[in-house]
This record gives sequence, structure tokens and C-alpha cells, in this order.
Amino acid sequence: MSSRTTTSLYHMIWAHYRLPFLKVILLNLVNAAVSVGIIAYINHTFISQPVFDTLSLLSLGYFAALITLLLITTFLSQYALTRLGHQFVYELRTKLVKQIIDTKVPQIDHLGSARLIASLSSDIQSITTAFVRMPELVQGVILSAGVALYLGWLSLPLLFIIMFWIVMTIWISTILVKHVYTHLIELRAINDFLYQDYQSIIEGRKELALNQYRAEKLYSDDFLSHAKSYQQTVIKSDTFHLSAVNWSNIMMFASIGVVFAVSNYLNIPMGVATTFSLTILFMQSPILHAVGAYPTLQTAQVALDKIQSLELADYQAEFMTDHVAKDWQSISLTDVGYRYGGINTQTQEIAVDANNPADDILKSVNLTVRRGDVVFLIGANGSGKSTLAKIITGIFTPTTGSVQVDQDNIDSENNADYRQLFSAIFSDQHLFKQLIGNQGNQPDEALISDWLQKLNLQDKVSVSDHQLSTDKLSQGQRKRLAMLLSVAEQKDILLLDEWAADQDPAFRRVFYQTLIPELKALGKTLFIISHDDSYFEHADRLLLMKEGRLIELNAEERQRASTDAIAMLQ
Ligand SMILES: Nc1ncnc2c1ncn2[C@@H]1O[C@H](COP(=O)(O)OP(=O)(O)OP(=O)(O)O)[C@@H](O)[C@H]1O
Repeated sequence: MSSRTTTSLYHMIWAHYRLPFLKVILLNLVNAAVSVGIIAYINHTFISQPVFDTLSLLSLGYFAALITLLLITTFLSQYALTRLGHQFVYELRTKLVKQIIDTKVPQIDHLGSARLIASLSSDIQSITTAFVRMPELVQGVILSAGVALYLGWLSLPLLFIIMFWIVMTIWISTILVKHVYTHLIELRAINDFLYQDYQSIIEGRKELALNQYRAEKLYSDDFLSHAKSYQQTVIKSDTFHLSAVNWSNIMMFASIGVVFAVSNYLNIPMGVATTFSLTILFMQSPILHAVGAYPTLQTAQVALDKIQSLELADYQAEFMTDHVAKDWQSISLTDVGYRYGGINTQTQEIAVDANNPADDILKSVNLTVRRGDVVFLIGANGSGKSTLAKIITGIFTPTTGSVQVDQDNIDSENNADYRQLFSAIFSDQHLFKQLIGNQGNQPDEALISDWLQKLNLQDKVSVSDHQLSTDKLSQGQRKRLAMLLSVAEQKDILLLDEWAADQDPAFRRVFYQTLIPELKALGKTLFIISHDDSYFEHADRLLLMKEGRLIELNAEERQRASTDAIAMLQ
């Protein structure tokens, strides 16, 4: 996991994009120099000319050339910064998605899809917006510095007074902008709640359609209150922002009066005062844009902090190594315990309460599965079967105890390789439309068409270019499609979590009597969670999970389980 300390946006850009950023700064410096050159040219050529008819055509030509140069350098500097910004956003987005793929399932479960989607959409969007506005800020700052140098050369005392005026203006505007930042943090937190509401409204659409009271409650109590507090907070944030912009705008305007008053007082020539005023008017727009761009950068910082607070896995470009133990003989669990982590309300991280053993969902589980075994796991609801399935497949890491393949311990180093031994169909499986073969290769077409028939899907689904023609099927048929995908993967071990529960009685029989032997004939080790007591005879081994403890049933107990499963589970 990445550390909890957050990195500033500026530091991140500087650390990873130093050279292109320096190039951008250089272009901006050239741009500022051309701008200052134009002001100087206007001052010396136009303002110092007593009457306009003394102007030569040549000086107008120079002026036009300078303006063209300004157009080109402005375009180039903004283009370079925009490209850099979008490169940064591209890398951030692609890394974030890879980090989500690499992050452990419990952490993703804990974050929930609403928070992740909020980051992938709204946070990335905020950072993109900041980069779109960043040229204005960088140009505003560099231009101000360049212009200050020129004005200082014209009159140092006048520059100091005007600088004092502008610094005071910006300082007060910064105080206002700080309030913007506070509200932006608040807004981002409310955004997470809004995304949760969207998720409930979309995923709970059937339940809401059937119960208008629930729909109204969700809409009025949750969604409206979040939408309202978003509205109130965004108004406060925008008000501070507007105040900052207006304050800067008016104070810049007022500074023209200050220039003339001070010039009068200090006997500074009118030409110099006029150039100062002209320059301030010229600088007003870039400075205001820079002040306006600042909050978007702050929003981006809030977004970046939020992304970092997700505690995703560190970024790594590659997917995994290829050290899968192909000739394994046994998988063992030794004294395995598992406890779901609670959420630490202060840090918002998952934390396991080590002091409460009563929370153990799995208690000292010992099991050895040998290659080729057909193992059935039975047990009451909530006894820990699915939790055990996630431990066996390496999706969860045991809180205590260990998992071994033959003699090798599974740890954080080899966990990803270990997981590649398995195909699994969990009760909330996600159905991908693309079929993938052994080790990511193209699937075996003969195997697929054979299993399409076996799963009785040949009239419903076709496979073209390794893609399923449809996934708009009944729940039982979708489970069969998931089986097709698993068979295509040609993994050593297939784990099925109550797969048969969605099948009709006729196909359930086909599954236990025909498909299980077929899968076994393919060389697979099968780990099947089942409640179908009339088919327990098809297991090589029958395991019972009782309140987190795993028991292997002997012949007599198996007989009893098959005839009176209810008594056995109690
Ligand atoms: N995401 C979770 N967070 C916290 N506790 C959980 C979570 N999932 C399950 N549990 C706890 O673990 C216990 C066992 O859950 P599990 O899903 O392993 O049961 P199961 O035997 O597969 O049940 P079922 O037959 O209903 O599928 C549950 O009773 C619950 O207390």
C-alpha cells in the first residue's frame, strides 16, 4: 500500500515532468519578454511621439511584427503547457486504473464502487480542469515578473508603491481564496455521498419501483439533503471566489489612480505614469485570470489528496510474473483464521480488531486439497463458506495461519501467481463477454463449442472472435455462461460457490451427474459449495463448515448428511 502522506500537485509535476515543465517556463519567459518588449515599444515609439503623423510606416511594421511574435509565443507556451497537463492527466488516469486492478479485493470492497467511480470521474475531471487553467496562472506569474522588471527600470519608487498595492491586494484575495479551499474539501466529501446516492438509485431501481415509500425516503432524506448541502457549500465557495476576483479587479483598477497621484507627488514624468497605467491595464486580465485559475488548482489538490487517500496498491506497469506452480500436488491451509476488518472512523482505513477473537469468521481451519479431488463444502448460511473460498483462492489473506502449495508458503510475494491456479464463479460473479484461453492465449474453439452444447446454450449464444454474442440471459443461463468462460480458461482448479442454486432441477442433475465427471476428466480439481444434499454422493470428499470451523465428514456422517442435511447443519 502506498503511504498515507499526500503529495502536492506541484511537487508531483516537478518530480515527474521537470524537463517539459522547464521548457514550458522557458517558452513563457520568451512570451513575457515579447509582451514587455511591446509595452516598451509602445512607450518609446507611440507615447513619446508628440503627434501621430510623425510615426513612420516602418515603426507600424515593427509593431505588427511584434504583435505577430506575441501571438506565436503565446500560442506555443499555452500549447506546451496544455500538452504537458493532458499528459499528466493521462498518466494519472491510466496509473489509477492499474492500481485499482492491483489493489487487494478487501480494500476495494471497503472503498466501494461509488467512491472509486467518484475518483475516476470527478477527481480526474478536477485535475484536468486545473491543467486547462494552469497556463493562465503560469503566464500571469511570469508575465508579472517580466513586466515588473521593465517598470522598475522606468521608475523604481513608483514600482515599489504599486508592488506594495498589488501585493496587499493579492494577500487579501488569498485570505478569501483560503475559504474557497475549505469549502472545496467539504464539496468533495459531499460528492462521495452523492455518488453513493446515484449508485443506490441505479442499482436499486427494481426495489424502488416496487416501493414508492422507499423511493421517496431515499430521494428526500438522502439525495435531496446531499444535493442541498452541495448547493449551499458551492454557493459559499463561489461567493468567496467571486469576492476574491472582484476585490483584485477593483483594486487593480484603483491602482491607476494611485499611479497618477504618486507620480504627481514624486514629480515622475507623465509619460512614465501613462506607461505604468497602460501596463496595469494590460496586466489586469492575466492577473485576474491567474487569481481565477488558483481555485481550480486547489480543487485539483483536493482531488489528488482524495485519490491518494484511497490507499491503492503502489503502481507497477507489469501485470504479473509467470511462476505459476503448474505441477502442484496439494494445497494446504494450516490453522487458518479470518476476521473481516472494521472501518477505523478516524483514519477511514480497514482495521482488524485483534482483541476480539469472537469476531473470527474462520477459526483454526486445517485442510489439504489434493490434485484431482472433488470436494464439496456444505454449511449453514453465514457459517463462513464463501469466506473460506476467498481464502483458498488467495483473494483474501488469512488473518492467522498460512496457506501452502506443496511445501511453499503463500505470501505477498507469490500470492498473485498463486491466484492464477484458479477459476471461480462466486455468487455475485461478473460476466465478461470475452473468452480467454489458457494463460491468456486464444481459447480452444473445439472446447468452447463442445461446452456450449454441454451447457445447453447453443441456441442462445454464439461465440464469434472469442466474444459472446450476448449476455442478456436468465440468471441460470448467465451462470452457465460463466462456467463456459471458466472452462475456456483451462485452469487447474475450479471453485463454484453455490453455482447450481440458480439451475432448474433438470439441469442441476446434469451438472452433478454429467458435468462434474466431465470436469474431472479434464483434470480439474473441483471445490464446490453446495446445499444440494441429494447429490452429495458425487463428491470425493464432503466438508462441513460450522460457525467458522471446518470438519471433514467420514462415511457414516456423509450418509447422515445426505439423508438429513438439516440436522447435520445445526
Ligand atoms: N464483507 C463483509 N464484511 C464483514 N463481515 C462479513 C462480510 N462478508 C461476510 N461477513 C461475515 O462473515 C460471515 C460468513 O459469511 P460467508 O459469506 O462466508 O458465509 P456463507 O457460509 O458463505 O453463507 P451463505 O450460505 O449465506 O452464502 C457472515 O455471517 C458475516 O458475519
